[in-house]
Amino acid sequence: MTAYLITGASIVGAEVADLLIDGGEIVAIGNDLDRPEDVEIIDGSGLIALPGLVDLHTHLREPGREDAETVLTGTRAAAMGGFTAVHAMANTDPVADTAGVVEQVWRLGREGGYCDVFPIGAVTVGLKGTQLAELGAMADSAARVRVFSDDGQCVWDAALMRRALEYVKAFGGVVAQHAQEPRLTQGAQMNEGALSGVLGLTGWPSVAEESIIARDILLNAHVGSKLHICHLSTKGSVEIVRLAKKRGLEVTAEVTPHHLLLTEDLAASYNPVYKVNPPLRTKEDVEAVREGLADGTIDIVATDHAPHPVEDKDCEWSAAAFGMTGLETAVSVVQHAMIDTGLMSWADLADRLSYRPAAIGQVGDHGQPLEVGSPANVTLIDPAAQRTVVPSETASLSRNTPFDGMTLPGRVVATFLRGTPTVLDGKLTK
Ligand SMILES: NC(=O)N[C@@H](CC(=O)O)C(=O)O
Ligand SMILES: [Zn+2]
Ligand SMILES: [Zn+2]
Repeated sequence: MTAYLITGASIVGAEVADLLIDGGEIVAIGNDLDRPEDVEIIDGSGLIALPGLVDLHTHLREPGREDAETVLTGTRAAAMGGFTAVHAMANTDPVADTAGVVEQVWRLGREGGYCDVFPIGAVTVGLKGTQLAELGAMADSAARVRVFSDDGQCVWDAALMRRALEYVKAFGGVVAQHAQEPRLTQGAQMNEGALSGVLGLTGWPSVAEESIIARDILLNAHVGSKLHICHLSTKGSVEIVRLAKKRGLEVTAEVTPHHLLLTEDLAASYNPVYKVNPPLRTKEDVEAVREGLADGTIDIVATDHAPHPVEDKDCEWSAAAFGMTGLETAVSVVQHAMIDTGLMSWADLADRLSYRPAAIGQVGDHGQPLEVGSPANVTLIDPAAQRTVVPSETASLSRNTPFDGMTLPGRVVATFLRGTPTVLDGKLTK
C-alpha cells in the first residue's frame, strides 16, 4: 500500500501541518515529518483537509433502476463529492426490506471500493405502510442496518410509527421519517402559496411536513427511541425542532444542499429539473433552514441524491419524477450558502457533513477527527477554486442536477478511503 504525505494543508480544527497516511491510517501529523520510502507527496498548500464526508441520505437505485444509477456509479459520484460513506435509501425494486437485499447492496459497495455503502432498511414491507418489515433481521445481517426509512413515502400510520420506534429501540436503531402527511399532499406538485396558484400547480403546504414532524417528536418522546427527520424544508419545521431540543426531546434532522440555496421561484420555468420532494420553498424558508443549520437545530446536511433518467425528467412538470442529484455538488453548495456567507466555519462543515451523520448512522470507522491513529478517511478541498456545473461531466448515470450552469466555489481535490485514494487531482483514480 502506497503511503501519502499531504504537505502544508489546513487541517480542519487544527493548524496548518503535514499529514502522513500509511497502511490505511493517519500515522503522523506535524511539521518536518520523517518521510518513509516510496511515499507519494501531495502539495496541500491552500487546501483544507476534512474527515471523509458521510451522507445519510443517498438513492443508489440498485437493485431495480440501474438505468438511473448503480451502486458503482453512485459511489463514484460520491467519491468525486468527497464522500467516504453513504447510506443507501431503501426505495429500490425490490425494496430493501429483507436481509437479502440489504446484504446485496452492502456487498456491492465493498466490491466497488469507492465509498462504503451502509444500506437503510425499509420500515414497512414494500414501503406500503401497512406491516413492519423484518427490522431485526436487517439489523443482524452482515449489513448491520441501524437506520430505517420508508423515504419516498411517509410512515403516516401513527400506530405503525410507534411500533417501529419501539422495535428499533432494542438495538439502538433510528427511524428516519419522510415527513409528508399524505392527505394534505394529494397530487401535490410544488410548494403551496401564491406562486402555485399563479402557475396552476397543486400545492404541497408546509403544514403537511410540520404536522408529521410534531406528531413524530411527541410519539418518540413517549417511546424514548431515536427519531431522525429527513430533508426538513420549512421555517415552521425548524421552529418545531428547535423547541423540541430546547425541551430536551430526542430528535435529529437533516437539510439538503438544494433547500439551502434554491427557492420555489425556479418552478416558474416549468423545468422539471426543479421538481423535488419536499418542494423548493420560499426565501424565508431558505433563511430559516440556514439559520437552523448554523445554530445546530438541524444536525446535518444530507444530499438526498435522487438520480432519474432523462425520460423521467424530460417531460411536462406534472408527469416528471421528483428528485435531483447532489453528491458531487454538496460541498460547493454548502460552502456557497453557509461558509462564504459567514454563517458557518469549515470546522462546522466537518461537523454537519462528517462527524454528526456518522454518529446518527452509527458508522464507527467514519466521521473520526483527523488524528494520529484514525482511519485515513480524508477529503482535500480547494476552497479558492471556482467551477461551473456541467451536467454531462457527472460521474453519476443521471444528469438531473438543478445547479446546471451555476458557478460554485470549491473543488474536491482528493478523497481517501482507508488510505487508498479514490480521487486524486480532482479525478477518479480508477
Ligand atoms: N427527493 C425526491 O424528490 N425523490 C426521492 C424520494 C425522496 O427522497 O422522498 C427519490 O427517490 O427520487
Ligand atoms: Zn424523502
Ligand atoms: Zn430521498
